[in-house]
Amino acid sequence: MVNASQRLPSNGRLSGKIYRLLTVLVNKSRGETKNRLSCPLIHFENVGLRYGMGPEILRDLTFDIPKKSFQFLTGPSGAGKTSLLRLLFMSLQPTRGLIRMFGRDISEIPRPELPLLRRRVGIVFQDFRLLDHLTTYENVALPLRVRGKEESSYKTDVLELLKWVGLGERINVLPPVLSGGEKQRAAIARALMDRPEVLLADEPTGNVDPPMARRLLNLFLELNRLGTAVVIATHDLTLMEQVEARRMILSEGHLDIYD
Ligand SMILES: Nc1ncnc2c1ncn2[C@@H]1O[C@H](COP(=O)(O)OP(=O)(O)OP(=O)(O)O)[C@@H](O)[C@H]1O
Repeated sequence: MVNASQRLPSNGRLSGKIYRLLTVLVNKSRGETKNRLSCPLIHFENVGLRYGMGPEILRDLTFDIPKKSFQFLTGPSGAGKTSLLRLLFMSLQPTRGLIRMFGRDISEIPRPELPLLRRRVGIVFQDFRLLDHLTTYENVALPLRVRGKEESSYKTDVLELLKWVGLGERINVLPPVLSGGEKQRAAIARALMDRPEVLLADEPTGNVDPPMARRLLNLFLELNRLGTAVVIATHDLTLMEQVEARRMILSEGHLDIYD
């Protein structure tokens, strides 16, 4: 078992090129946060969530996501993992309680500012959310293009990352032609490209075979080792057994944390 705070064993090491790429991505975002207070990246206090008039599906959640932490979020189907990730991504507002993102109470953040804050959070949705009219390469490069970056400043990095997640031969293909596992890897590459301080991933290994799951886990671990906080929602016990990391377990609306 790998401790999330340790280096990977030699058989799981990333290649020099991908290591350099991750280092560059993380260092770029670190520069922006260097002077921030040492408060947790995310703080939840007595948070509750219900959809419409339905029952409360998340109750009294109080926890922190510390900087540079690595955690699995697990629990039975329907326990609320995706809903909790959506709260963490600020795409849902809690019904009650306090959420602080990067030190700011999200209920006080003007709506137009939310997209800027979301750029600091990378997310891999369960349904991938790739744009069907853009190629794999264009989908992964999109966050950088939206920021107005010159293609020459990122092209090599995007191609290298795509190669590393096994999509080197699929760069010019449109998402409808990709398999579920390929779409998932493209979605992961896109989330990493956005230089997140926190990475949220919903069942990121749900559609890939065990060797690719291990490879993706190594990518998340290395990104975390370089300073990104990682939250992986999963049912995959085999995946969780490979890393000695914090477990956040949702059950019947409540959250238990095992450090
Ligand atoms: N948009 C919605 N409107 C109403 N109810 C919802 C909505 N999204 C989720 N729910 C309900 O909230 C509960 C938690 O769902 P959620 O998808 O967060 O669980 P989950 O743990 O991610 O499930 P799974 O492991 O099956 O993906 C479920 O009872 C679900 O039916």
